[in-house]
This record gives sequence, structure tokens and C-alpha cells, in this order.
Amino acid sequence: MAIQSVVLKTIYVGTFIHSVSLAELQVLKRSAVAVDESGKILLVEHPVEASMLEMWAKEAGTTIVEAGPGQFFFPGLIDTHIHASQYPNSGIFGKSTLLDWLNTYTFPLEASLAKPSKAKRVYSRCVARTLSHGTTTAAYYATRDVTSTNILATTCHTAGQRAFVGRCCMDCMAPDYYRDTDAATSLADTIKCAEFCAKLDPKGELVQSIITPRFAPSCSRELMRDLGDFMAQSGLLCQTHISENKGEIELVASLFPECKNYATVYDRAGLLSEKTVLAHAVHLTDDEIALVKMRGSKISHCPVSNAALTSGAAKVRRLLDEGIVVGLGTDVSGGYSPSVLEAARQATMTSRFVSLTEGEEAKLSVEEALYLATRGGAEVLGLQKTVGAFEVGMEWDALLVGCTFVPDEEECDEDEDLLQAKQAVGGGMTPVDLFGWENWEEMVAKWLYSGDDRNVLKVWVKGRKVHEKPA
Ligand SMILES: Nc1nc2[nH]cnc2c(=O)[nH]1
Ligand SMILES: [Zn+2]
Repeated sequence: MAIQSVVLKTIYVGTFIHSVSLAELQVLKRSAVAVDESGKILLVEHPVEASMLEMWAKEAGTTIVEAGPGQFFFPGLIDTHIHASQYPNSGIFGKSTLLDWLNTYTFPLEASLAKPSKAKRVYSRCVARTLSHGTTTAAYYATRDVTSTNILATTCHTAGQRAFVGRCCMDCMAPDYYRDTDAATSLADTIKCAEFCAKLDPKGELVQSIITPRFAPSCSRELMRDLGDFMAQSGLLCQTHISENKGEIELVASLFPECKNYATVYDRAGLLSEKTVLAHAVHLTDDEIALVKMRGSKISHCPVSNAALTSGAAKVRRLLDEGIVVGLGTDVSGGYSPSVLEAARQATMTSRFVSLTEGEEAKLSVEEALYLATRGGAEVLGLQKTVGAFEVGMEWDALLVGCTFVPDEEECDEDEDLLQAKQAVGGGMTPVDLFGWENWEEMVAKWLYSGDDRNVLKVWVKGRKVHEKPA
């Protein structure tokens, strides 16, 4: 390729690990990825010749970023379902289940973010925290307040996080202090938020609005229909919850007796399409799975939340076997952790419980969990051509991951040697200890099962560095 003829901005050099399919992670050792000024990947060179690196290093205006030994680049993690407005409640859920949890913990906190200074404080911390865990793209729920929702959109845009930001639509069955006045007002407020995002980011390169009927029990038929029409007309994505909890499903059956199941409630309103992200899907029936598949709607699997709120265990293998697109959601603060890596880890754990009743093939592998965290999430949000892997034409949304090297003290003659050995590999003090005999696959497994934000050394979105681990 005539690389000299295009403007290179940054060349990333080292080991790159990404999913090439659900079951396969590819490890590109001694490779280079060239990224242009707009953050687009121009070239993936595998393996890269030293002479090529030398040539690039001489080009004016080009920066070379090298991964150290034992470090690797990994695609940015994608959170397909997170409530930024609930971030301060992470870990606070007691023994509650969904419906009492909403009334006890969630609605009061969300309502309190109508105060802009509080919204700014909470959202800036939430976005900084998720970036530090390597979340480069998030589908956020804000609150029902327009100003507060727009503050979240601005916060993501300023911090450089790719985001879908939704105002929670809810004109029913919520407390008086936290309910939209009526369907018309709810739609009008949603349009205001969509207009705000369109002004903030006219091409939707980083931040977009997402239509967000909270869930069927908190939306009137009229509101859901209006939002379905707005979805068709605007082309925006839509996100909601489905079949999370048995009590919720009974409530939906009693509120919508004309519908034979939960999924049909959304379908009748025109809310089930290939642009719809359905969170949880724990208890979907065969008929509902068939409907979701037919409509091409996507599923956000939220294993941490489903365990914390005692909702149940989604049968992810079944969904994948049906060809339904699945990504991962932290569902903060139903989920206690803002980390997509934790969601990936818990997806594998949940799948082991599912395997006890559904058979061995229900188990998700390390490769599959990391696929859901990257390419799966990208497809859920319609970004499969843009992010999720290291491919020419995609954008540079990436992490530099590092682990801790445990030197062999007997092999080091002096303190100075030992110090150098410690510094030579990995990312300083992290929860993942490497002894030097692990292969790349083992290293990735160790990262999935024991890693956290201390392993996330740097984070980029669209070519811009948006986080660096403090020294
Ligand atoms: N997990 C979860 N489920 C919901 N269903 C309706 N609202 C919510 C929410 O905020 N979190
Ligand atoms: Zn949720």
C-alpha cells in the first residue's frame, strides 16, 4: 500500500488481540496499526518489519506508540446498557428485587438529578470511571429530566466517550414526583433531547440520542406508539427493558391483557426493530425469541444485575444459536460494577449455572465473553463497521492492557537488575500476576478473570487518548 501518500498520525506497535469470530480471538504479535488524523485505521501490518517502523519514525508529524513487553492492545469495551443516573447507588441494593428496588433506591436518586449541579457531579464521575475501566462506547439511560439528560450528553462529548444518551420516558406507574405529565409531554421532551444531541454532534460521530421508553409498565400505550412513530421517522436507536423479573412479567400481563406476551407489547407499538436494544431478556418464551429474531432486535445481556437483583439467568447460548445479536450491559446500578470486563466475567459464570440445567454447551468461553464485550456490543448498537476490532476502515477505539510481572529473583544478580526486570514487563501493580511462562491465550484468560481498571493503562476513542492510568 502506498502508505506515504496518506497522512498518518499515529502508529501503534506491539501485540494486538481482537475477536475475529464469536469463538476466536486473534493475536497479532509484532504488528502495527496506523491511524489517521480522524481516528480511522488505515493499515494493519502483521507482522511489521523493523525497516518499515524506521521509515515511519522519520515521517514528520507521525507519533509512534509502542506497547511494552507483556502489554497488548485490545478493542475498546462496549457497554450496551448502563444507567449513568444510578451510578452513585452502585452496590446499594440490599436484598431487593426489581420492582421494590426501583421505588426504594432508584427513583429517588434519579429524581434528585434534576438539580444540574448534582447531575454534573454524578455524570462526570460516571463517565471518568467507565473510561478508566476501558468503556469506549456506552448506551446510557439518564433521567426523565431534559436538562439532566443533556448534561450527560455534553459530559460524554467533552470527555470523548462514544455514547448513546436517552431520556427515560415514563408517563405511568411511577411516583408523582418522578413521572412525565402525559404522553405528549414525554414525546416532546424526548424530541428536545434528540435536537440537543443533533446540535452537539451534528454528524453523530461520538454522541447520539437514543429513544428510551423505560419499560412497558411505566409507559402508556399512547406513549409507546408515539415513540415507535418517532423511531421510524428519526432513524434513532431505541432501548428498553424486557422480561427481567417474574413479577414484572406478571405486571405487564395484567396491564396489557390484549397482548399475548411482553415482547408483543413493544411490537404493537412499532418499537421492535433492528434498531432496538432489549436489556435483560431473562425469561423470554420461545414465541418471544422468535418475534425478537424476526424483528432483528438486539439483546443486552446484564449478568451482574440479573444476579444482584435475583432476576434470573439469561440463556445466552440459546439466543446466540438463534442468530440473535447479543452484547453486554453493566446495568449500573442494578449491576454493582461499572466494568464491562466484570460483566464479561459474570457472563461466563452465569453460563455455568445455566449449563447445570441446559447442558454443557451453554457455557461461554473466554473468547465468547470478550466477543460479546466488543464486536457483539458494537453490532447491538449498529457500530459493527466502526468499532469492535482492529480492521482497516474501523476507528481506533482501544485499550492498552498491562499486567504485573513477577520476576525470578534468583535470576537477577543485583537490585538494579531486579528493578529493571519489574519495570520491563506489564503495567506496574495490577491484580494480574504474570510469571513469564504464560502464553497469550492464558494471559488473556487471567486478565478476564482477575483484571480490573488497574490493568487499563491507556484508553483511546476515535484516535483521541481519553484516559491514562495515573502513575
Ligand atoms: N435493571 C433495571 N430494570 C429496570 N426496569 C425499569 N427500569 C429499570 C432500571 O432502572 N433498571
Ligand atoms: Zn437497566
